[in-house]
Amino acid sequence: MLYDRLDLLRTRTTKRLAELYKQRGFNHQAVWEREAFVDREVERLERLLSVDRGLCFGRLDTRDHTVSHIGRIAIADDEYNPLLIDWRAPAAEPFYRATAANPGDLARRRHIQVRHRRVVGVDDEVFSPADSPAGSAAALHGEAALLASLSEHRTGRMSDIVATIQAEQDRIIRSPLGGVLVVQGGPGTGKTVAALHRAAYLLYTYRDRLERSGVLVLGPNRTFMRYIEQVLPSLGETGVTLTTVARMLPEVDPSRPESREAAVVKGDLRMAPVIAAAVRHHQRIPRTAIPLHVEGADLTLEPADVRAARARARRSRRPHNEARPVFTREILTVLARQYLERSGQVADDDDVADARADLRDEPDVRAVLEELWPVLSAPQLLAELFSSPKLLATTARALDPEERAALQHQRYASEEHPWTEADVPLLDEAAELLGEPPDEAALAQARREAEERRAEAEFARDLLTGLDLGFPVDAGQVAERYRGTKTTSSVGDRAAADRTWTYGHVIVDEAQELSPMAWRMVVRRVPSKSMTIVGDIAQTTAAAGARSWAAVLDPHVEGRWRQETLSVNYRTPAEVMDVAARVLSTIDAELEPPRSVRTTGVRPWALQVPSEKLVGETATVVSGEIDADEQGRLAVIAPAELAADIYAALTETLGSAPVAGVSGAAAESGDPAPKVALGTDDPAALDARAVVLTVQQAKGLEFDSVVIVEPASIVADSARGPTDLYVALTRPTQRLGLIHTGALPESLDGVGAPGFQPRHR
Ligand SMILES: Nc1ncnc2c1ncn2[C@@H]1O[C@H](COP(=O)(O)OP(=O)(O)OP(=O)(O)O)[C@@H](O)[C@H]1O
Repeated sequence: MLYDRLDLLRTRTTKRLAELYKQRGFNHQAVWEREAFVDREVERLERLLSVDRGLCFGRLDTRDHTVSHIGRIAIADDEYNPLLIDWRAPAAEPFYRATAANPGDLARRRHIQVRHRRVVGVDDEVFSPADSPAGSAAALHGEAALLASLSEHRTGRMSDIVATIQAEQDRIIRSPLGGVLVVQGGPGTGKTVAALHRAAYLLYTYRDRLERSGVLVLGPNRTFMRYIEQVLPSLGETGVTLTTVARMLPEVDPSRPESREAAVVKGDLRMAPVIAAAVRHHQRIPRTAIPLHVEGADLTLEPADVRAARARARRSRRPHNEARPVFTREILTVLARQYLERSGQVADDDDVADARADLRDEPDVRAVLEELWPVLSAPQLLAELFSSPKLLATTARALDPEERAALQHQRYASEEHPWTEADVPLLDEAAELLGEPPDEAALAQARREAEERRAEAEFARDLLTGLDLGFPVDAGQVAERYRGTKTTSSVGDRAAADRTWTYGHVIVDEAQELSPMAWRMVVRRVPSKSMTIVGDIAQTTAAAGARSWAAVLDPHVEGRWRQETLSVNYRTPAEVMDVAARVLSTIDAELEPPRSVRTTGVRPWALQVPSEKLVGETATVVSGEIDADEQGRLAVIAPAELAADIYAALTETLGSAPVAGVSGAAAESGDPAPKVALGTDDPAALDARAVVLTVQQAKGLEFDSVVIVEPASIVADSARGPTDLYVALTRPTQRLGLIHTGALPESLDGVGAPGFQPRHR
């Protein structure tokens, strides 16, 4: 019945849209109104089209025999009686929160499993007032549905968990919008997935406040963003901007590699005053008077005049480029007065203004102004700073000589990809202090408008293709008709293209990896300081990353952040987590590993091989693992220097031909998945049967099976000792193997040889 209603609503919405497109607006107001209707209907249609899978997944029966159904969206009949309650509505809360100890007025909670619009399973929890109050407060909700979903093969893309959200996750998802919420939790505790559901919840509950400003989700790398990108659309939310910290500047492609030392210095808060000093360095006072010969008159610019002009410009508190007109005007006034005096005129304000305008165009005057207060761009400022030891020595006194040396590059200006990821927050810091160059502001506006026009046309084209209206409508004309009224490109698109955009809420995933300078950049994007910060201090692998949440947040919101902790590991089975827990205790003996919700009966194994056979044996083992599990996805996590060789050997052993029958995005698109991929730049990284990754690349991802090569080298190469190994060990959902040549790290002693674990799940 619910699906019939869904289909009917889709048909009605499509028809209404078709009608709206046929209408012609006869004045601006009418066009605007129609566009607003179109926007609303398109959004509604997108939502109705995205919720087919698992439309309804829950039912609540109260003691007074009221029945309600919980699902992905709200659906009502023609008399507005609710048929389905949106999972985010307050009325749906008991579905996630009720416990045997605290059932409220619930008599029964039912989890419903649906496949292809058919109910394939139900799982009931009956609550009676006699339930023990201490009973099962920490028990799992909808255990059967939860365990079924956790044991499924990974598809290479994260799925939503709307049907099986657990109480501790629900508390995070529904936490109020304001302030900074930190979600600390071990690997696999659902931090990422809870944060994404929180984004959907906030957009639903605070739509008025968030619709215009938007929500930003930041993750560690582009592959990770691809891994999670389907979750919000599957919850009917498409207006969220997903990006990485490294890609926050629309025009910067930070693909240059970086030394660990340089990344640490660039991420340090001491860089903020260095950049401020570099900007101030370009607001110069001449040592001696500057003589100028202008239109037959000899003029002199005294250092004191320049100092006064600079003080005035600085007092304006505008960024450097935007304060330049103040400086210029002051200097030109000094010169104009001199000029009029020298030519014996008694000058009034109008004469001074005229003379100023004339002098502004004099090449010599322009050259002096450019010398004393040049228009600067952030890339220019940073390139100069990093390539001039002298400038670094004057601006970066707080850094020691080794740190300054780490910053220096000579080749910036000539390179196609001059920037590293750690440069991005510095470029942003510089851009903030410099402001828009006056004439570039107009250029930037023109660029934005051109981008909006392109997005409008694309949007209209997509819309018309999707609607199949049955009559010819030209996408360009649709876009043109709406132009000038309001843009049809989404808030997310516009926000992503604009460095100065500020968001209503920002979610930062793998937040422990951000450097202090990156935090400055992120916090600037959210003046309301409404943020959800998700991470695990025990998983910090970046050298410049966080050692405590207080250290990260106190500089920005001291004493004004709250923390929730997730304690249950949904990803990693107990057999694997036992091994990972031993490594965790070497990071910090005080740290508690998260509790796994399931066991698989499959023990992790370790295989020692001679060095010369390492690559070949890895290929053989991986090929065996893949054969054992026809549907599974596997990751080989290896030290960076071995990755390419392992990939080559695997390609040879497995063949590079694509394979059919793999689930996931590649299969859905009809394209067979490739067998092997290398690294996260490989477009097949998420779809291949096996992918070879470094620990950095594997962050936040998960695989059915993981083979770790040379764990001891992973520890030795890591900026944070055993942390990288801990991250690698916690990626599998089913099986874990270790291949090594020398001794294993002590914490892994006792992991048995392969051969005694079942090959099939
Ligand atoms: N309530 C739940 N129901 C079903 N699956 C869940 C639930 N919570 C988490 N999961 C699954 O557990 C896995 C781990 O979740 P997620 O990636 O969000 O963890 P994480 O805490 O971000 O891990 P890491 O710190 O290792 O990146 C995912 O496959 C997720 O879908």
